[in-house]
Amino acid sequence: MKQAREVALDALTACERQGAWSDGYLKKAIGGAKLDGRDAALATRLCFGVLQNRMLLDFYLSKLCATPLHKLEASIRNLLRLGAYQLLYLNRVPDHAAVSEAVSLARKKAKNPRAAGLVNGVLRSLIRQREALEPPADLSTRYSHPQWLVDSFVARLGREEAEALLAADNGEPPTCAQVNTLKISAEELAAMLTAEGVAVEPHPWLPDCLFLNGTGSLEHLEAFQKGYFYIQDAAAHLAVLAAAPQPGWRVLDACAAPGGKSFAAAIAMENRGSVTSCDIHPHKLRLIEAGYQRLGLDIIHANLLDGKERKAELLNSFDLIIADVPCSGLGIIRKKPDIRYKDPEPLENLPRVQAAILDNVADYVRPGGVLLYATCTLLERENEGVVRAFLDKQRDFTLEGFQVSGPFLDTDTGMLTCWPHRHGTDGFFFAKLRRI
Ligand SMILES: C[S@@+](CC[C@H](N)C(=O)[O-])C[C@H]1O[C@@H](n2cnc3c(N)ncnc32)[C@H](O)[C@@H]1O
Repeated sequence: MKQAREVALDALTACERQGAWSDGYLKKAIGGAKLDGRDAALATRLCFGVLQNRMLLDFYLSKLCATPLHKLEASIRNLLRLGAYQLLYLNRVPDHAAVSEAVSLARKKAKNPRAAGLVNGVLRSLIRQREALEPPADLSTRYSHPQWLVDSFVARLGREEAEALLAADNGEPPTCAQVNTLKISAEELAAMLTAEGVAVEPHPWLPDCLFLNGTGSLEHLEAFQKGYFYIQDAAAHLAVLAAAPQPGWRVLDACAAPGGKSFAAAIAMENRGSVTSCDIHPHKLRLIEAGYQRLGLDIIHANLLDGKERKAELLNSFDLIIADVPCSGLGIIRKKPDIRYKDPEPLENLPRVQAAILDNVADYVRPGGVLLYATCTLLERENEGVVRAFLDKQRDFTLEGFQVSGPFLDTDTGMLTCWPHRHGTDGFFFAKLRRI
């Protein structure tokens, strides 16, 4: 049976070779290897830690390894990164354990019989030279973000603040539980989770939201099974609160899977009215269904729909349309650390897709109704750029300011960006538009 380090190594190699997503691959691999809670947490930390620091680790390793890293077998390259990450960042792992486990994995994984010796030599040199290592001055290598993304953050925030964002991107995101207030209060849920051994803290500024620690697998918690909460970042929840859905409203969530915004809307509506939760992928509708059934939100119905395709029967019929469009995801690097390494070229077409969905679903809003546009990215061209282009064309919509709890000063413009380094949230953007 595989141990934590081998699971992490296989996930890193799969990400590099097959373009797999680390979080999805890890979840399956952890289940397949039947790792217990502690080992599952170690495998995740090792895999995410390497991805968060991959460029920096390569910078150090390339000074110690005679063979260029790109010429090594993928599993050996990742084994060196895994070993170096433990030696440089994980105080709780003794040096000898990090090295000896890497060497025995090299024997198991490598085609080249000399690989184990190479791994042993490089990691031992790293231990000897660790104290003298100088981090590189350039932000891209230092924080392991590609140069194009660093340039975009620096252009927007300046070097100092961009550096704070890059550091926050490499932090560990909190597990953020939204309370299903139709079933339980935040205080009662906190007491129940504490009794189940979970460390619980109220969110600093979002009501009915709890930070959880030490949950193990959520599915095993009684409070989860009973539908007392669901997982959603504070910023994503805030977007729905800004739209202020009311009991009895007709809501269409155009890009809904796995369903977080629909759940937030149905809870705010006290489970009265209707929420039509659409997605273009049939298999994702199952996620929405499983979620609303668990939470007991029976005003939600899942529907297969392409948000770009015009449906005459939907025109002018909804009080609120949520357009949480597909995006580059560069606001959730904390949760998907490998997203930064994906090819940026296909991302350039996203504003066109986003605009096509927004333009189309806007016509489903009744006069006087609300259109909420949202993304989990921090690129202006997918955020303010799409909204401005939309407003240039659609003269019967206007941005509308809103009031939400939290440390936000600029909500009267109707557009808000939440930032990991400023607000402790995912990077998230939303705009509230009113149809005149
Ligand atoms: C950002 S995610 C939505 C997250 C969701 N709103 C939530 O809060 O849990 C975007 C979703 O849009 C779906 N999608 C992509 N293109 C679409 C289209 N043309 N029409 C409808 N859904 C689409 C994707 O399958 C994905 O589930």
